[in-house]
Amino acid sequence: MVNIGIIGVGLVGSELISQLATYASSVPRISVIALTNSSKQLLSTPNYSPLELSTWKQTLQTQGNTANLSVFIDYVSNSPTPAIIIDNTSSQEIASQYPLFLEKGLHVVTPNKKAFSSEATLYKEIIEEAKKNKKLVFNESTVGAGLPIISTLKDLVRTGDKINRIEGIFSGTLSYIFNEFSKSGDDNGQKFSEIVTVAKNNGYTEPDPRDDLNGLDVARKVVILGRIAGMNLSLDTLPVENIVPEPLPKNNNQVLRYVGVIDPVCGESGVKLVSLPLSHPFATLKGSDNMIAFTTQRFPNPLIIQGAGAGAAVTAFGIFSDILKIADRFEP
Ligand SMILES: NC(=O)C1=CN([C@@H]2O[C@H](COP(=O)(O)OP(=O)(O)OC[C@H]3O[C@@H](n4cnc5c(N)ncnc54)[C@H](OP(=O)(O)O)[C@@H]3O)[C@@H](O)[C@H]2O)C=CC1
Ligand SMILES: N[C@@H](CC=O)C(=O)O
Ligand code: NA
Repeated sequence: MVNIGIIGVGLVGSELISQLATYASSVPRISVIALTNSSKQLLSTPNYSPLELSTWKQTLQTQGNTANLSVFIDYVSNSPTPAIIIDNTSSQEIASQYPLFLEKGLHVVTPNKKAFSSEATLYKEIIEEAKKNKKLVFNESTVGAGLPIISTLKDLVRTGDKINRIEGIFSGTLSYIFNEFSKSGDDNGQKFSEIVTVAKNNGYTEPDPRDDLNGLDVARKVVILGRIAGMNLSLDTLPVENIVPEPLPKNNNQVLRYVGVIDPVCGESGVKLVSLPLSHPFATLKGSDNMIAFTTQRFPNPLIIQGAGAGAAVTAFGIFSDILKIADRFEP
């Protein structure tokens, strides 16, 4: 049995709980024993019994105590069976505590990009603490939501492939916006602000959508992948182009796409707005789809992964599958 403590029960966290509740019978070895948002927390009683997931919202509201992260972490880390902290926030403060969580014997699963894309010292500390304490950290949903981007890259690197270039459409929000904007022709169609509102309502955007629109979210994903590929990328120095250049390039046979590039060979990593012919694979994307192409020594014709790269259901799927990867290690 693996016990789980969930920090963050917003859009993604609620969907994760709903998936865990729906598929609980097929994963009987996973128990949610604690959950918290920024104001209230719920620890199971009697100690380490499973929380009833079908009514968690009302229970948190009516029986939850004032949130206290150190009490929460102490409860989960004293679990008699292996325990995982799931960080479903976008908080830098929570991300900065992963080394402590690992030191306390917890495994970590998260869609929060902050720990893996901010200071290199935090990133290194997380890797070191995980190794030292023999604990696991999985963050598949930080890039391409549930699409198997991080696991694929780690497998390529661990098996000795040489990464020549990773190029992709990494933002579900911007993919949706560019698709809808070019569809409506932008003159008579929906306003930009209306399209952004739909992207937010569909659950594609960051808690603060400005992080999608200013390129920071894509830049974080480029840094995350670059570091896995062995590069020393940093948000402070990564070139990130504005999504709205002056003047906006217009050409009927071309579309605009916001492309992230990780380039260990020439060192030209960054985030760029490019105008592409309609025949280009990135130009064919629909909805909030991402497309990531890995060009390596073994895959001179790129290995390509495509599919929905944002939204609560696909993000929670990535978190759920990371949880199962840890739970599988403790199968009798
Ligand atoms: N939407 C998507 O498609 C994808 C999202 N992600 C990532 O998933 C994460 C969650 O996003 P989303 O669900 O939209 O965010 P929400 O804003 O909907 O939810 C965030 C949750 O975290 C809680 N929270 C925030 N700070 C703290 C804190 N210090 N202590 C305890 N709880 C806290 C919030 O509590 P309260 O409500 O009380 O403030 C809320 O419950 C983000 O990191 C995002 O980048 C990753 C891939 C795809
Ligand atoms: N806001 C992000 C969500 C996934 O990381 C996006 O639009 O891609
Ligand atoms: Na992913």
